[in-house]
Amino acid sequence: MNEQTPREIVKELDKYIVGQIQAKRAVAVALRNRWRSKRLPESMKEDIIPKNILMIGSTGVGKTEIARRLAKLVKAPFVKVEATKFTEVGYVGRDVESMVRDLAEVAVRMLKKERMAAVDDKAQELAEVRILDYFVPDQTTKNKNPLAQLFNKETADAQPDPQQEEKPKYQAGRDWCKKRLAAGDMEKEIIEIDVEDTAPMVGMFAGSGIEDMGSNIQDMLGSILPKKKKTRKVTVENARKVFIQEEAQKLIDMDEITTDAIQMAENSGIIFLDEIDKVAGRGNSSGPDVSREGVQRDILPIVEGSTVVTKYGPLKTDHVLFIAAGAFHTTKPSDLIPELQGRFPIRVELTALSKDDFKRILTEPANALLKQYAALLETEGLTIEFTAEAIDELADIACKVNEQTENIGARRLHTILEKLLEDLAFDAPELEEKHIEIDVDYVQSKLGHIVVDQDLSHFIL
Ligand SMILES: Nc1ncnc2c1ncn2[C@@H]1O[C@H](COP(=O)(O)OP(=O)(O)OP(=O)(O)O)[C@@H](O)[C@H]1O
Repeated sequence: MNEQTPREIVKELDKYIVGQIQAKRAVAVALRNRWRSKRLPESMKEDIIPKNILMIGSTGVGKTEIARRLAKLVKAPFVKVEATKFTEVGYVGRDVESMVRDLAEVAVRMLKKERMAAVDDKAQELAEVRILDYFVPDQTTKNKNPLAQLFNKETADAQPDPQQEEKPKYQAGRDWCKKRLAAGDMEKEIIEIDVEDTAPMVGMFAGSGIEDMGSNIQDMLGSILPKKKKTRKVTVENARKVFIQEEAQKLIDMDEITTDAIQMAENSGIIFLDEIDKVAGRGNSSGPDVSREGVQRDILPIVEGSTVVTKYGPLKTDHVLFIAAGAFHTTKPSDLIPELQGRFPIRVELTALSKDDFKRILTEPANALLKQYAALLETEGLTIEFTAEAIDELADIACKVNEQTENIGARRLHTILEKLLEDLAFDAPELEEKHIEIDVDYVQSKLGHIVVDQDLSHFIL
């Protein structure tokens, strides 16, 4: 369980997200509340309803980013789903539970990765032995049944094993091979290995229209049917990768992982429900409104706390943190059905981003956009540097284009930078110049004509 205080969490989030202090505080408190409720006596715990968050703000102002960063920070399994997905034809009334199954999937994958990393050293060692065995088989254990080995062990002290005499010869070969492998001299040599033959049934269920079914059945059958093997010729380098994977797989306990993962999803999982404003609406009218209310009614039990069957076992959603988000341009939170409103009592408004915010987003966060582009070009030996005036100009352009066309928030910075650096990205490998300063003139020369032409802006920026 995460021990960080709200203040510490906000401080961490500050490293990545500019402004939006209310939203950051809200998610930090929600997280801390889970920690607090765990410390209460059982009788009281039951009566405390976990409080979920509703984020209100236009597109591209950092709603998803805050939730995603939070999850990463506290190593919580995280899924993002669009509420509108469930209004599509044929979706109403079914499968809102898929978001919980996805959460289970993410949790299992996370834990598996973590546990595999923990046994990586051992797996590498074992993989190396398997490669060595391919070239110079270990003759001390080969072709002996365990009983014979046991017997030999007991009598070994009294009578020396006749094979002992031969040992040095092949052992010398093994040592030599080991050295060459360690030195990386054999990486390109071809060896034959057995690999699992996967994906025989994918086609069978394709186009069934029921997205999860095919893979579920395949998973089920996959664990019952024996795995087909086929022999492949690969380089030592690639064989090692396969062996490490296989050995790590043998070293971890998948049953334990699934049990722990379900528990982790239940206690710290975060589900981000985007575009909730698009399913707001009630009433008896026909058409989309009915399905909107339908979707809300489907979502409700999951948010209220229910048990969803996943392929890893039942998952209780009582303590999963739900963060709903939407722009609410044409609807209001009060257009949601009352039960759902009650489940999202924490409301935070995210502010529209100003020119100043854009400047900060470009430069301040860890791995800020300008740093990303500079690092990418640096791999070609090209360093770029933005003058303060150029950064100001870029932020200004982002604001203007957002006003003129559609306000897509900080996402505008991505499209603008992409256009700005388009030519440099193409030419970088051949450029004579190794350092380029990007000043206002450069920005103007690349973007000026597009910004003044609204039609062009619509298409290019
Ligand atoms: N306040 C911010 N600070 C830093 N980066 C931001 C901020 N707001 C947005 N961004 C960047 O803009 C991009 C889009 O942001 P995000 O995905 O959070 O949008 P959103 O508000 O969730 O919108 P939508 O509801 O359309 O998904 C991300 O790459 C994010 O890094």
